[in-house]
Amino acid sequence: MEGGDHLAHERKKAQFDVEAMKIVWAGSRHAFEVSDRISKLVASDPAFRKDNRPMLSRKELFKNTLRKAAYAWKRIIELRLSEEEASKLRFYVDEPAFTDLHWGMFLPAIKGQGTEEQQQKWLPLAYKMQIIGCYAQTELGHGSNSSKWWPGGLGKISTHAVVYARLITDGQDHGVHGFIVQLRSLDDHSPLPGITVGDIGMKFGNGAYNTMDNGVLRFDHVRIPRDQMLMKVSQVSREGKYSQSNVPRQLVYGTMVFVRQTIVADASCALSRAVCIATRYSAVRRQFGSQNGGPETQVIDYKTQQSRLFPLLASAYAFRFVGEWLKWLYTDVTQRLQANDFSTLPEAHACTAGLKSLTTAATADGIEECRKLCGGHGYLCSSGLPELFAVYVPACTYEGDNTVLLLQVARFLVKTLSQLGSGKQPVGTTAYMGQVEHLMQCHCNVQKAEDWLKPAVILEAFEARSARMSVACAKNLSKFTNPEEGFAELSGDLVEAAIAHCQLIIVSKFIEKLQQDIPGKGVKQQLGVLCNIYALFLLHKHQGDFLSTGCITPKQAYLANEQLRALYSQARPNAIALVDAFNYTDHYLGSILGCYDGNVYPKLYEAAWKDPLNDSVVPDGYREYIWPMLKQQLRTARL
Ligand SMILES: CCCCCCCCCCCCCCCCCCCCC/C=C/C(=O)SCCNC(=O)CCNC(=O)[C@H](O)C(C)(C)COP(=O)(O)OP(=O)(O)OC[C@H]1O[C@@H](n2cnc3c(N)ncnc32)[C@H](O)[C@@H]1OP(=O)(O)O
Ligand SMILES: Cc1cc2nc3c(=O)[nH]c(=O)nc-3n(C[C@H](O)[C@H](O)[C@H](O)COP(=O)(O)OP(=O)(O)OC[C@H]3O[C@@H](n4cnc5c(N)ncnc54)[C@H](O)[C@@H]3O)c2cc1C
Repeated sequence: MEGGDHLAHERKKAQFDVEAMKIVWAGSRHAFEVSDRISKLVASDPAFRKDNRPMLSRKELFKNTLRKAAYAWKRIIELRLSEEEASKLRFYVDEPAFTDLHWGMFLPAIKGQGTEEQQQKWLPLAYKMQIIGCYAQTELGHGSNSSKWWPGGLGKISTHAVVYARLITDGQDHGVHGFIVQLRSLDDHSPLPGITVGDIGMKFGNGAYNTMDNGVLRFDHVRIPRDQMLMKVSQVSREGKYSQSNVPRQLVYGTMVFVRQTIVADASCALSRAVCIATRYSAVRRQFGSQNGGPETQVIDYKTQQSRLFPLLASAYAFRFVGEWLKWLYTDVTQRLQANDFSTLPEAHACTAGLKSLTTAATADGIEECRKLCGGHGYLCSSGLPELFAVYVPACTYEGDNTVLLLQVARFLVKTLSQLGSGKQPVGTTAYMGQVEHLMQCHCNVQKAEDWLKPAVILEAFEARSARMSVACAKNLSKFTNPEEGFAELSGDLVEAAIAHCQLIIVSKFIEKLQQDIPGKGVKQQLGVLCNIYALFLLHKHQGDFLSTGCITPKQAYLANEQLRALYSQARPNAIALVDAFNYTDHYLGSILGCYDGNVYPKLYEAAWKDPLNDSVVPDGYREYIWPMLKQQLRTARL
């Protein structure tokens, strides 16, 4: 079959209104319209071509990124795009660049930690891109006193950085503070005196994150003007006297709360992209299973394929909704901070840290699983999956190593439990800890497989598992005379308790989403199926936790798995429509296997001939190396 829509028969199977689902995925009709318009704008502009990235040398790749960034900025100004539209443009350009750190970290750091006066001075320059900034926190070695190493945009482009360094006055160390530091001349871009700066070198994968100039930075007797210390949290007077405002010191880390929240939203994008590719290809691909000479089986109909693919599809939706909620939480905490209410900052920190950890880990693993789900073709760059994996996988490390972040969540949980004794009622995502006595002894009320479809049953099982794991950790910790020693010794268990808590948050936010009014024929039902797949897949995967804490019985675990299989069958006819609802253009997907029309094989065949290696029939190097070898063999054979 040539041309046409090879997936049309699949699209006809959908039992829900795909257009309505697109609105739910986007968040609102307005968000959908912006996203749809900007995605088409980018896809139709040859300046944003990206299929050649894996072939380019580092220098060509980097120069190309600079060209795209400058062109994108020009278009943003010409078209008078709003911030929302510009962010979408960046998203669909789909190429990490120094601009991410400028807009995503440098500007937010000044907004969050600068005084009014400092904001008035620096923000207009940064908004007009008259200065370009990065965020320099991480060190080559350890201790905020060696060389900065890793900051994106630092290596070759940034003129300024927010640098995190120890503040020492009168011989007293006041800990880490943020400083705005000019790095390069605004005239000829050369490093200022005392500053050594450069790129740290090639990173994992071709193309991928190598569009970014992650950098190294050293200072030698560099003087930073006093008023370039970010002074919202603490100040140094002209006389060198150190003082602190009436705000928590943790605000110094506020930029990370903001960025981690955006990373959670981004996880749903990266995972949904991989899932879209794998789902479409699984419907196109036929392999074995032919009966009576009929067509072979679509691989999407194999239960094993479904049990690997559909939980990822469900996770993409789950991460989307928890990301939406996290954005709300962040907005709420920001408004409170402005009114000097700091009470929800620890929860916002724990939620952003924990959810960043969980969603990036699942997404990185999920992209790799999607590659395997596409068989051999998934390994071709033209599948889009190798580059997506290479560009995504550092999300498990940047903005905080995922294990380090889970330990932050564990500290928060242990602290929450310890405060129960003093009568402090937990709120927000830890409110369930208030019912800890009930959760420690409740029994799951599942007798038949369908009982697992009740939201209250699922929630109670997840709450009980999380509470019991945290309480067990707290009890074990109390046996140590030195709490820090105990925390280190039990860190493995603490990480698992933190994971259980964060999974509960994602499940509960999906369930809350379903309690809202969701218009469109069949949309809510499909989301219900996905929500149950997500929850029961987690329960099945972590059944060891649920069983060992006595939250469910072996029989109930068996019934959960039985229900999960039934849910896969319900999702099957809707699978293609559920990925169509992401509304991704072929340009954004960047994948032959995932193209909308499913016309995979002719496109793969055509693409192969475009590889530079096929420019000539006899490759470069043949005459030099292979021909003499063949001649030699021939001579030896004749002897
Ligand atoms: C094409 C061009 C188009 C043009 C564009 C147009 C515009 C379009 C806009 C585009 C926008 C793009 C947006 C893109 C987004 C950005 C992309 C990001 C890319 C990724 C870049 C990566 C950056 C980085 O990695 S930066 C470095 C981050 N580093 C870390 O995360 C380190 C991890 N470690 C920690 O977090 C530690 O906790 C640390 C170092 C902060 C502190 O350690 P500590 O001193 O040992 O203290 P600790 O005991 O842990 O904690 C003490 C205390 O503080 C609390 N705490 C800790 N952290 C926080 C926090 N973040 N917030 C609040 N509170 C915090 C902790 O709980 C303790 O509290 P108590 O227990 O109560 O004392
Ligand atoms: C692509 C990329 C972009 C980046 N961009 C920036 C940027 O723009 N600005 C910036 O400042 N930084 C940036 N970083 C740095 C990033 O934030 C750090 O790499 C990250 O925070 C992890 O720190 P680390 O590299 O020191 O790892 P380490 O802390 O050395 O971690 C190594 C291992 O030790 C374990 N470990 C560490 N501490 C503990 C602990 N307390 N308990 C148990 N286990 C522990 C970790 O789990 C990990 O397995 C970037 C990194 C990457 C990969």
